[in-house]
Amino acid sequence: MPSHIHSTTKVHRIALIPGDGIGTEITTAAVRALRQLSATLSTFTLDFTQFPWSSATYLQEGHYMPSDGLAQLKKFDAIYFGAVGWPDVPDHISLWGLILPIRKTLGQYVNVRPVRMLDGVTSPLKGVQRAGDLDWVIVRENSEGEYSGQGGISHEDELHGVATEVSVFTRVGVERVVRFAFEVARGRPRRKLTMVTKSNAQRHGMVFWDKVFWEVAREFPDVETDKMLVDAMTVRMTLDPKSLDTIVATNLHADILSDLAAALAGSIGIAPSSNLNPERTAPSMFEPIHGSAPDIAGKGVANPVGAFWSAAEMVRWLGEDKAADVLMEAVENVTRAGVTTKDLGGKENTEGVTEAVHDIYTMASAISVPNQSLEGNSLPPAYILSTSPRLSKR
Ligand SMILES: NC(=O)C1=CN([C@@H]2O[C@H](COP(=O)(O)OP(=O)(O)OC[C@H]3O[C@@H](n4cnc5c(N)ncnc54)[C@H](O)[C@@H]3O)[C@@H](O)[C@H]2O)C=CC1
Ligand SMILES: CC(=O)C(=O)O
Ligand SMILES: [K+]
Ligand SMILES: [Mn+2]
Repeated sequence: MPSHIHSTTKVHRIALIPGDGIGTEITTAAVRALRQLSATLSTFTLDFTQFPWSSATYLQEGHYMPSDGLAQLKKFDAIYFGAVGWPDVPDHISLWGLILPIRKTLGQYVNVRPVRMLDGVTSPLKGVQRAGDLDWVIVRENSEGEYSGQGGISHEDELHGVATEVSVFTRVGVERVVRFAFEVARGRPRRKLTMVTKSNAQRHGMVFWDKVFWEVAREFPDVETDKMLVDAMTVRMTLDPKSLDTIVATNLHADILSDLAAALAGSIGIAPSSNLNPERTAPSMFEPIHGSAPDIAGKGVANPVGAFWSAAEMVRWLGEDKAADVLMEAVENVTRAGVTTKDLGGKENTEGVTEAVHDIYTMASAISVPNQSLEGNSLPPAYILSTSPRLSKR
């Protein structure tokens, strides 16, 4: 072994699934940023294995993943995912062929979606300018609810065709995500959790969801709680964003609210998502919240910020807190300097933003060396921010 490689350097094995459309573009950007990150810090290495599972694979071979695909993924420490879905395959086939089986089979029952105002980013909302004005963590139930897969279609081409899509709420399923959300809320300064529901119109599953929430709430007397019907929640998010902190919602509700949240914080292109297996019995999966964006795919203009933030969440989950902080510090210095893609009002492409993050790394390593001057750099000095909650590591 060469003497400069410390024998205890940790190696994290990462499965890469770029998928379709801009999923491949932002995964390339994220891998570049991650390689630069581990090279800058030299405290760990990332060993990437790429899987070509995509809609093109499906059209050629009849499947997204091979039959042992999930078994292959279980051997990794984490999964980095781009996006899946392309206009030549029905969207329910692509989702149920790749991402949903991974989430469900690998026990990734929570999907954590933080969103906040990054420095330099403009919100479409009046009065929302800095992190404190909009700083939320949406905890999405990721295994059941409206995406349980229960239901069916009968005699669909007949006049009396019928289809059902059954929402499933189990005590185990609700309790575990609610408890996780309380722990996230407890780990943040405001200790505040808002539960989203629709238990006025949906009188079984949602009423049960509420009941289990209030049961679990008794274990967390130090966390302030409130309840919002999902329709009114969209209004509160828009008109009173400061009043919210941690949010727990069902699979469908949080799917919708998190796209809205990202847009309110500047763009769908900035928001990350962590599909977590909290017990760590299988790898967790990290991806930006957005999809494959066929409308901009192939142009090299996708915003890579959500992909970088997801990469930061991944290394944090792997125990590399310093690396996560350094990466987010770099990203936020870049947004702060106005080096952004069109969706954020900037002029850069994916490559330009990725390059700018690379430049910050160079600066970040310079900062750690005493007496080295940063004068003459056009970008503002790096600073450390806590960009995401310390998720409970049980
Ligand atoms: N987790 C996943 O893999 C997801 C997959 N999908 C799939 O993606 C496909 C497209 O779905 P859409 O509804 O169009 O949602 P989308 O999130 O792909 O795109 C919605 C809009 O946001 C823009 N956008 C998204 N990401 C962006 C980025 N990084 N930078 C700049 N602009 C960005 C797109 O150009 C588009 O105008 C569908 O097949 C859908 O099923 C959708 C959401 C999540
Ligand atoms: C599929 C999708 O829209 C999501 O996971 O956010
Ligand atoms: K995605
Ligand atoms: Mn979504």
